[in-house]
Parts: sequence; structure tokens; C-alpha cells
Amino acid sequence: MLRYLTAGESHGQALIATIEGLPAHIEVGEKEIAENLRRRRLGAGRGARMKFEVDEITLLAGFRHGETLGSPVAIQVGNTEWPKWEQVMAPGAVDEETLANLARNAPLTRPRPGHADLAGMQKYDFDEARPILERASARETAARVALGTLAQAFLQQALGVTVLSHVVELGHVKATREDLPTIEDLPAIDADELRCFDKDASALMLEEVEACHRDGDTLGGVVEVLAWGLPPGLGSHSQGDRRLDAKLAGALMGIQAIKGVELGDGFELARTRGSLAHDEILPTEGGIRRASHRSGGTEGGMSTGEVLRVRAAMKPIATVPRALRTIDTATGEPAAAHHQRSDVCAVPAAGVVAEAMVALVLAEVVLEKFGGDSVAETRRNAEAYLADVAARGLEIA
Ligand SMILES: Cc1cc2nc3c(=O)[nH]c(=O)nc-3n(C[C@H](O)[C@H](O)[C@H](O)COP(=O)(O)O)c2cc1C
Ligand SMILES: C=C(O[C@@H]1CC(C(=O)O)=C[C@@H](OP(=O)(O)O)[C@H]1O)C(=O)O
Repeated sequence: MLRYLTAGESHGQALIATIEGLPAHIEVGEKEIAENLRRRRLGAGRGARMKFEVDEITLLAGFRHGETLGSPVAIQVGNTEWPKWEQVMAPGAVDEETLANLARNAPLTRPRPGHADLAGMQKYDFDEARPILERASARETAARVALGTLAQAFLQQALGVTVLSHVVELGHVKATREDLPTIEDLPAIDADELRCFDKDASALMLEEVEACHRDGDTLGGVVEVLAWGLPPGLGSHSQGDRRLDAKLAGALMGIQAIKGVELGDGFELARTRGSLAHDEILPTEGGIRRASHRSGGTEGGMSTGEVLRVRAAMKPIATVPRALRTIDTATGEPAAAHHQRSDVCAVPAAGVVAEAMVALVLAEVVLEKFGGDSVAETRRNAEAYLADVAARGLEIA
């Protein structure tokens, strides 16, 4: 069983990520985690904090000599902003004078519509938003990306699976393409500020980010995650919560600001007749193939063996510089929502987080199907299964 948790506040000392259940001998470490954390910081529209804060990675447990040990993993991602926040975020008790100073200087009593502020203050009995926004903040996704890197390395080393994301919509601008992008198309996207394969759309998207920035506004968009090399039969039709689609949707909806998820052609399929909505099954040399890729690579809650394709829709950033209407909870009077700094757009970064979440779900279902206390054991079990599928003439060619 794969279990993981993160802890840590946005301006706390560090984030901590822990995971248990990954096999031994995954070759992965600081370098790979740092690269994914670097990618998570990229993208047009990210705020000032992304430029000066550094992700300080420490592998605390579960590794030896560049490999996982099969024991619980703990990773620390230090917040280099901490010295500036030591007093505001002091974990220990502070004296009355400090408390009074903090309350005088920056009481966050004007909750932002669209952020966790108000519901959190109501639920956890706080008079200001600081204790809520600290954990709601997407800073936490750095910890999930660290864990996702381990899952990605495991999937690649055990099964040859690659998981990558790209931006398909930003505000009202849509990228268009007839065929599915290949693995070769996508790594190159990393260098682009928007990680979007459609260069014309990408230019318009960048203009839109600029325009939003000038207007004191914010943007959302849609990212797509693709996974190549999956075997058929991950997940199960037999219970709702075992369906791969359900696990993916839950994991992606668990990312801050994600408001919608679709598998394959998703909502568009609902507008399409059945004769045109499904992926016909054709015989081919050495097995079978599909005539199209509309399902997104799942049927009956199981992987089909085709490319997995899942999209996540991110709402615009809630901290709108041209502040939205709210109330001051200290007085009950109308007010402008608090705003100090924020991203204008974090869609490309959300794509990297979405990759991590998809990889964690896939690692879970791979381990459920094939087990394995070492990467080699998972690989052997998967190969035996795939050989059997092929022997029955059902290999995806
Ligand atoms: C990578 C990433 C960066 C984000 N950056 C910001 C930001 O700078 N300002 C902000 O208000 N929200 C930002 N968000 C979104 C908030 O974290 C999110 O809206 C908030 O936690 C409330 O949760 P909800 O949107 O799921 O309701 C970001 C989200 C992600 C995934
Ligand atoms: C720090 C990160 O993202 C933060 C996510 C975030 C939010 O409200 O979600 C708000 C911003 O932080 P601050 O309010 O301190 O400017 C982002 O910078 C990060 O992704 O590493």
C-alpha cells in the first residue's frame, strides 16, 4: 500500500514530505527532485517569490547511495524565506507584546474571495486568515512534487512509463493540434515559458498574461497530463473507489485551485453520438490497436494500455491585485480583499504538480496489480503479466 503525507506552512521553516510503500532500488535523489522543483517554479505569470526563494532539498530518510531502501521516505524542502518570517510564524509561544505587535501590523481580516481564508476562519476558529492561508498555499505542492519525482522514477524504471504535462488552455486562448503529442514533443516544451506545443497559441497566451498583469488581474487555464507505456488493467471496474478514473480525478482535484478534471475528450464526449465517441478496437499484426484516443486511456476504470490523457482546469488566482469585494471580519464592514503579492498565473506550474499527482496514482495502482518490494520484482511481475496478455493475442501493438 502506498501512503503519503506532507506537512509545512508556506512561510514556515520547511515542508516535509513522507511516503511509505515504494520499493527498494529506485535510482533517484536530490538531482531529479531539484529538476522537477525547478520546473514547478517556471512559467509566465509567476510572482516575485518564485525568483528569490530557493528550494533547499534534504533527503532525511529512506535513501542510501542514490537509491530508495524500501523503507519510509522523508524529504525536507526548506523555505529560504524563513528568516524573514521567524517571528510571524514562530512555532513556540510568544509574549503578549509580540502578539499585540503582529495584530497591529498585519491583521489579515479581509478574506480573499476564492481563497481558503473565510471558510478556514469559520471552521478553525481564527480571527484572521494567516493560520489558514499558510497551509492552503500552493507552496505545499513543492512537497508533493518531490514525492511525485520518486513515483515517476519508479514508473520509468519498473515499466518504462513516462508522465509529462503541457498547457492546453490559458484564459480564453486554446492550443490546437490534430494528433496526440509524442514524448519527443513534450520535453522541449520545458524551455518555453508556457510549456505549450502550439507556438501561435503560446504567443497569444503570453500576451494574455502580460495584459492581465497590466490590468491587475489574474488568469487560470487547463493543463493536460499524458502517460506513455502503461500496461492495460491498472485500476478496477469492480468498486467505484478502485476505478483509475476516480483516483485520478480525486488526486487532481486535490491540487489547490483545480476546479475540473476530464479524462480524454471528457465533457466533449457528452456532446458526441456514441458512434463517434468510442475508440474502436482493430486487429493488427501481433495484437490489437485502437482507431482513436478519445477515452483518454481508461475504460471500466482500468487502463487500456493506450496513452493516458487527463486534463485539469485551474481557476484564476484568487489574490487579484485589483482587489475584490469582501468584508473586514473585525468590523463587519465592506472592504477590499487583502493583497500583498501573488502569481498572475500559475498554470504551467500546476501542470508539473499534476504530473506528480498522476505519477503517485499510477505508482499506487501499479503496486496494487504487480506488487514488488524491489523495482526488479515489480518489473518481473509486470513482464510475466504482459507476456500472458500477449500469448492470448491481446497485446496492444
Ligand atoms: C502552483 C500554484 C500556485 C498558486 N499561486 C497562488 C498565488 O500566488 N496566489 C493565490 O491567491 N493563489 C495561488 N494558488 C491557488 C491557491 O493556492 C488556491 O486557490 C487556494 O489554496 C484555495 O483553494 P481552492 O482554489 O482549491 O479553493 C496557486 C495554486 C497553484 C497550484
Ligand atoms: C510559494 C509558492 O507559491 C505561493 C502560492 C500562493 C498561494 O496562495 O497558493 C501564494 C504565493 O505566495 P505568497 O503569498 O507568499 O506570495 C505563491 O508564491 C510556491 O509555489 O512555491
